[in-house]
Amino acid sequence: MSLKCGIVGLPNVGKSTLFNCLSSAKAQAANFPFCTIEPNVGVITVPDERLTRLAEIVHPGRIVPATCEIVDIAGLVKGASKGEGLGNKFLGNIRETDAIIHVLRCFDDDNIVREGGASVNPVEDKEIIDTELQLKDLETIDSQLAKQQKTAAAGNKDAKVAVSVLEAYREVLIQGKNARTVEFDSKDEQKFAHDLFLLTAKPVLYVCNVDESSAKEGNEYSRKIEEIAKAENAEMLIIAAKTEEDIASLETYEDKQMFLEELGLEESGVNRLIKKAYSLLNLETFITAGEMEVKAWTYHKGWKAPQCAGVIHTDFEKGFIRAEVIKYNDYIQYGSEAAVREAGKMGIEGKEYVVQDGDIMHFRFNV
Ligand SMILES: Nc1ncnc2c1ncn2[C@@H]1O[C@H](COP(=O)(O)OP(=O)(O)OP(=O)(O)O)[C@@H](O)[C@H]1O
Ligand SMILES: [Mg+2]
Repeated sequence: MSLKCGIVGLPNVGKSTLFNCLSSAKAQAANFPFCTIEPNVGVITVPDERLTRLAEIVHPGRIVPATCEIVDIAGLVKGASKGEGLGNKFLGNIRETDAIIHVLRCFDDDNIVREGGASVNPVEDKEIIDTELQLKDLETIDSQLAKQQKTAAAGNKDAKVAVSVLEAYREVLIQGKNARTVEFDSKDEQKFAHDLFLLTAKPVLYVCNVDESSAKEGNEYSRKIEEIAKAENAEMLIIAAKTEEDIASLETYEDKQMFLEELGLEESGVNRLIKKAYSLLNLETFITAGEMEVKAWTYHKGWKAPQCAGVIHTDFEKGFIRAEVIKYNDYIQYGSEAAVREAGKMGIEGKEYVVQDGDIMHFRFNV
């Protein structure tokens, strides 16, 4: 299970710049609109210092962090859903992502043109993008609604579920609201809703791309977005993407930390973004630690031990007997698995155990 995020925004707002500091697969970022034509897909590793500290104890053959896939697409413009610009073609590329990263230009620079030539206005930018995504969703809905209505009228139960979902979505979308504002009670509705892969139903993280001097506190632009995000119950993050790109190009960890400190930041934008994306999607990490590898595994918050075992292998879930669980802090404190055992700190857990973030898991199973 790997997290997938799609980056959206108007042209020239810094999407590729952000992508570049996230990903090792470098996208071309430049000062002209539609610089990105083909979507860039990058795989980034999820930063987790717990892995490093465990590796110092276990000395494994390798460390395997969790990964996250990021898709950088062409800038969207007004009319994108109707085929204007280049973005429309690529909306499909973000259809199957788990979350949307919506980049907003919150920096002044006369040399970098804003789409349409007007002055910087992230609030308006956000509305333009929202509208295009909503129109695209309406298109998805309208391509199915009439047919489902017909089938439902003939008494088909599944089609009735489909119609109730499609109509509920349609109603909010034509009011200019996002599909994510709708919630469904029944499992059947939730399933059908999920499988529509509507763009505005995905969780969103707003990234305010600010100038270097606003990296810590944000600026007037980002404060406006902050208000809107709050009202929407959405998450937002302030990142000086251009500066972060410079930081990412530095060789050593120490140099990077020094640069961050100068900006008044404790953690790079990449780290903050990934952490936010994880919490946004209710994802957590459990760890397996052995001689061969120390490895991070992603699971959904609230999952029980057998389900988490299934992330590693379906046989682990099917033949689940029990899990031996060490809390991260105990592992570090006692310094070895044996010492943890001796201290009586290893948990022997059954099928009902709810796995916690950072748990070091060892599954017992038979096939
Ligand atoms: N925070 C920032 N401050 C100043 N300049 C920035 C900042 N972020 C990005 N830029 C600059 O803005 C320009 C556009 O950036 P970028 O190519 O990343 O945009 P984009 O959103 O990917 O555009 P497109 O949709 O055309 O692909 C680049 O010259 C980049 O260096
Ligand atoms: Mg780009």
